[in-house]
Amino acid sequence: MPVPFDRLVTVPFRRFAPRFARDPLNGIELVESASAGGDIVRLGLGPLRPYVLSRPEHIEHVMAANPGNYVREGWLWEPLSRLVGDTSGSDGLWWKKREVYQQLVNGPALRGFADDLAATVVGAVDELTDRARGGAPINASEEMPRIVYRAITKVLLGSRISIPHADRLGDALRVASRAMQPRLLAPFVPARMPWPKDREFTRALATVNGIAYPIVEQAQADADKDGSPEGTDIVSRLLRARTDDGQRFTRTDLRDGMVGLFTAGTETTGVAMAMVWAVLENNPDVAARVYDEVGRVVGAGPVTGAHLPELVYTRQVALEMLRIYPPGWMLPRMIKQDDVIGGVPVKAGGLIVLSPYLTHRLADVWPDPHRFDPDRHTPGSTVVRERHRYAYLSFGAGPHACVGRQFFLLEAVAIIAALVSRFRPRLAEPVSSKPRLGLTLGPSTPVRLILDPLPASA
Ligand code: HEM
Repeated sequence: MPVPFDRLVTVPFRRFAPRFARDPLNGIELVESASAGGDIVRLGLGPLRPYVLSRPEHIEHVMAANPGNYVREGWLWEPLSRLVGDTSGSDGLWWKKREVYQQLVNGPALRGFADDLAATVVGAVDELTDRARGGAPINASEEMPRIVYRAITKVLLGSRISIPHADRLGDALRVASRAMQPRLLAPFVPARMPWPKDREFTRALATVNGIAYPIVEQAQADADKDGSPEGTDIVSRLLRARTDDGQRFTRTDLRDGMVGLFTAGTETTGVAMAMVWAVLENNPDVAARVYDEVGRVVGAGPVTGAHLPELVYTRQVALEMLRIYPPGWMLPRMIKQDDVIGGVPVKAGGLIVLSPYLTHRLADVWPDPHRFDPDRHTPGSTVVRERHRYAYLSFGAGPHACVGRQFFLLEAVAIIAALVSRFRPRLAEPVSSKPRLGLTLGPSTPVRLILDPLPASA
């Protein structure tokens, strides 16, 4: 039954703002009930009064049919651009960077480094073994991001960064992302006005720059000495790239390109890989199928790149995880010119918020939406073929869609398989199924895991 789209529901400031400020999830749940299955919601949030969209038809309109009218400026993007440089794409440089990113983390290049990725993950899991000995719980909320930094650093930066520096860079990016949260909760506060955690953010930014600029400068110096850099890492690729009018990227562009890719690829993946263990514990039937698949494909291990494409069900688990808990739970866009979405007029200068979190909970799009069911993603199945193209929004859509989707799936499967081929992870204490919403969506409390060794690796 199609739902009528031409309705606008308004949630006033006094109802929304206090709940959102206290607990963003609580605010979003209010929107979920107000939107009653997909109406456009106008939020009372100070002068901004954003429109919240969740229906796939509306997402398609904004992200794919008319993306030039909905730009990445303002809320979220302003504080984020202090960390990663311009994200709007308005100066054209972003598109060149995106092209370079795609060459690095997609297609043939991706297949080329699957073995390296798997070996790095296995090495990082080995390090966990000592910490988990004798049943001591490990903090997956800290350890999973660390594994992710290692994997992404190895593949994206190769030998340009040492492991201790990669760990420090990852930690600083995490602190910077968390320090942005108060600004996200108060989008009407101008950037020039001091706000809580600004100092923490500035300190973390200084650490990021203290690591990133020397890497870029060294790469530039090597290139000046040896001509065009041969490396396949992100800095070498950006150094070789030329803009459409033949210009090289500046030192700042190179820094932004490297930090931007690292940021996009780590925070999202880190929280997802912490959350997955809570989800598996709460869904023992799913966990049993994952154990079975990993046992059949990988055996006692170690996991290699060749195993990863065969772990089809484990990949579906990763996709379903991101449906229920999409780390990028809101994607804001600024409206350039007046438009009409689903019969609702929207004004230039206004703010649109697309919410994968809400889209993934629409019952007519995702039947029984709260049920964790990886079979929703079975390749080639009728449900997948018949689903609206813009129903699954975890990786965004349109010209700014995530370039790291395939990379993430490879990495997530490698991490799950590396752990499950050696251990039966279980939670040291329960983790709420209600997530925490910040810059990304993640577990509301630290996920502490006990790693019971399987007999072969005991
Ligand atoms: C759980 C894993 C991930 C999730 C949920 C995720 C989600 C997203 C989303 C929703 C967007 C679109 C943002 C928008 O439309 O405004 C995006 C963009 C992006 N992602 Fe991911 N991502 C993930 C992993 C990765 C990884 C591993 C990489 C890199 C290796 C990566 C690199 C990027 C980049 C560079 C963009 C910007 C694309 C552009 O603006 O043109 N992501 N991601």
